[in-house]
Amino acid sequence: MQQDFSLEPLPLADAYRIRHKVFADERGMFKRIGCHQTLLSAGIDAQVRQVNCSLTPTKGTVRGMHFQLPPAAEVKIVNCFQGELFDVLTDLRPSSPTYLQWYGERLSADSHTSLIIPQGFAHGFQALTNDVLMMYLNSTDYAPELESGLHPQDPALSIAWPLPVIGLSEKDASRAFIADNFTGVKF
Ligand SMILES: Cc1cn([C@H]2C[C@H](O)[C@@H](COP(=O)(O)OP(=O)(O)O[C@H]3O[C@@H](C)C(=O)[C@@H](O)[C@H]3O)O2)c(=O)[nH]c1=O
Repeated sequence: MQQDFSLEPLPLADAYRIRHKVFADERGMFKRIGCHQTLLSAGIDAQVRQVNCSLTPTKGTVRGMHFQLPPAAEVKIVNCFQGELFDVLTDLRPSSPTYLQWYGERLSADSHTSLIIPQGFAHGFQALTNDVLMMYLNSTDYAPELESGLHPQDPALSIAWPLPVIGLSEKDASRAFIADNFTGVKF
């Protein structure tokens, strides 16, 4: 493992936290956000094809729970560059020991951590402050025809969002709840 980038397993199978080493000096700081070689040596193929960013002006707003279906399933490295958010991932792989479990933790501009969202996971977050800047490193191209999602307030998931949920997009608010015919994401 390279000294400026360490991986810590999350409670969901194959998901990790990246702890960034911060090089601080009189000018400010430097940190490595992604590292293909380090991730590959840990068995994670997350070569970046897209870099995305979102700004969420209002505290309490939820975006999610989103994923892309195979063959456009993606690994996402997510981190927060301004403000604070509660980041959530849900394992949708039926063969996984953590199928349909969710996990959440806070990310902020000061946490110097990112989360690795594996393929076959849904992802979302809630802004805990105003003006949250979120950045994504994505391993796959955007494929709107393979875009899918779960309702962030699906009772089958019971995600404990820290604040009352506000500001859902029309697309997110209209997602159906998980039903008996839900088969997860198969590869
Ligand atoms: C995700 C995405 C959206 N778009 C467009 C579609 C739409 O017109 C506009 C806003 O898209 P959305 O409403 O999907 O934005 P948003 O709800 O912020 O979507 C994001 O949510 C979080 C939780 C994620 O995990 C991300 O991967 C992404 O799905 O941007 C792209 O052009 N490329 C992209 O990669």
